[in-house]
Amino acid sequence: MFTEIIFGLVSLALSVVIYLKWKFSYWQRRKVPYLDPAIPWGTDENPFDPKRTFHDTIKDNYDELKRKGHKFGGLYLGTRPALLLVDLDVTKKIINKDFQFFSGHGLYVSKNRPALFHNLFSMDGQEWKNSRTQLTPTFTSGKMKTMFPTILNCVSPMVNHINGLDREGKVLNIKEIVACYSTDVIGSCGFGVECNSFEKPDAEFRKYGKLMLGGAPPNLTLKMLFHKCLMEFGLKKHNSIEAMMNFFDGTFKSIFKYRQENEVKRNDFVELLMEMQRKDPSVTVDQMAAHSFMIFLAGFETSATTLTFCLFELAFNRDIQQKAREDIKNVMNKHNGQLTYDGIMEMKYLQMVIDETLRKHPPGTVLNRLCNTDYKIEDTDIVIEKDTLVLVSVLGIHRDPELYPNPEKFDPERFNEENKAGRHQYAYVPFSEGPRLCIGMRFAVMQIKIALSYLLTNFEFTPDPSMPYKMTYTNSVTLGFKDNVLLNVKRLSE
Ligand code: HEM
Repeated sequence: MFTEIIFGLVSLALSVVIYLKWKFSYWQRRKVPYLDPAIPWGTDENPFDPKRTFHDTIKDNYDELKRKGHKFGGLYLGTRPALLLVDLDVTKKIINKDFQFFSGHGLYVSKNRPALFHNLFSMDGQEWKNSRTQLTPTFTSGKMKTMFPTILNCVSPMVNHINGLDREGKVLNIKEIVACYSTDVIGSCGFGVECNSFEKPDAEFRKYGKLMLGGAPPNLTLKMLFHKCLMEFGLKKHNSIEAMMNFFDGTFKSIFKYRQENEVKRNDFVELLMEMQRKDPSVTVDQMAAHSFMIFLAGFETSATTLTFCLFELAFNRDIQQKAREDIKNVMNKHNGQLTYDGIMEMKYLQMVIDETLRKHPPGTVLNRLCNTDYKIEDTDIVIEKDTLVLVSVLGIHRDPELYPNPEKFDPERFNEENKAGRHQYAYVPFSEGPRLCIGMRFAVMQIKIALSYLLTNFEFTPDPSMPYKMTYTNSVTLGFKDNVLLNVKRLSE
């Protein structure tokens, strides 16, 4: 009996090893260049003891494939094969020209999940196309312009708050301050709610924003997103996510009802979504609530971290900070001392500063696509099989020394017209490219420029001596610094 148990266990262990070896030979069998996997995590880090963040791992994978001269290469996220693209022409083809074969993000959403999960980001195929077509007119520059005054109303509380801290001689935790601003903006523009995050830091919008900023590690998240059973299991364990969904669903629906009954109009996304429904009555309130939740999900953290990274870099690069301040002042002088929508569009140097921030610290470090039909890569014999995950390392591209010499240096001049013209279009993809390009790009840039215009004309920022220039990133879904960003602030005279 004992011998039989031992024999059974050994056979089981052997079968597992043989199975894993077979699984991990996928790319070799397909004659695709690959990075060596380790059993059982593949090319991924051990999720229980990660030595690097997910962002850095994929960037290092990009660097290694490029060093070896490959245009793409096979990885294993756990046991799941994924193809990482390196060559920018191949990337362009997959993200844009041959988009019809790679239209989905490859996210799994169970039909039993709340309607809020079924949003633009998770949709694929015709469903995505219909929603994207419906939503696109909501994000035009004309529509963004109508929201400009709504965002302006969110800036004064931030400036007043910093003024108060300056008087008390306190060091600013800029991450927290811009997160409050970003919450106020997304609450006001996405849901028509005045959040007053500086006065009420424990209000629900801020609470869920914090949940997002400290989000689940990407290893877990990616596995939850791409593996059906883990998605089902993972979400059951995340009651706070369900609670967040219920909160946003309820908030949107009560505002929608109030506005309909009282014929209230306001310059925000709720009004734009209602306008969309008036044009196309087949749009349901559930769909509108899902779109509005997606605006929070996709827009809150990305904008807050970009502002944090930007102020961090400007504090360490005072000459660039001063040049950006002058650009803002010059444009405002041309517009009678006022900050206007047309004015912020004219701030060319500020735009270069934001571009360089998003190059060095892109909030979305990896783009993901699911191949929906067997696809032959041009000029090769290699076929990407249906259901294969395809990845683009935005961080890898943006820190590639061949594309950006001395990539750790913060240098907005990389984005002057001449330098931009000399680079491949896909060498800069913080908002992605092609049909799935970030729909909120204009809104994000407007919100960031408004905040920087007020902050830089009112204050001068310097790094607190306790804070190093080389910061580590956190292992959350979007890129963010692990530690607080501590800045000293000096009020500038009028
Ligand atoms: C600095 C801020 C932001 C950055 C860096 C950013 C970046 C991105 C990236 C990389 C994607 C993925 C595109 C792809 O898969 O090809 C994306 C998608 C998306 N973003 Fe943004 N984003 C930002 C702000 C916003 C804001 C403010 C909103 C909403 C108001 C927004 C809404 C969306 C939506 C809805 C999608 C999904 C689009 C689709 O699948 O069709 N984003 N964003």
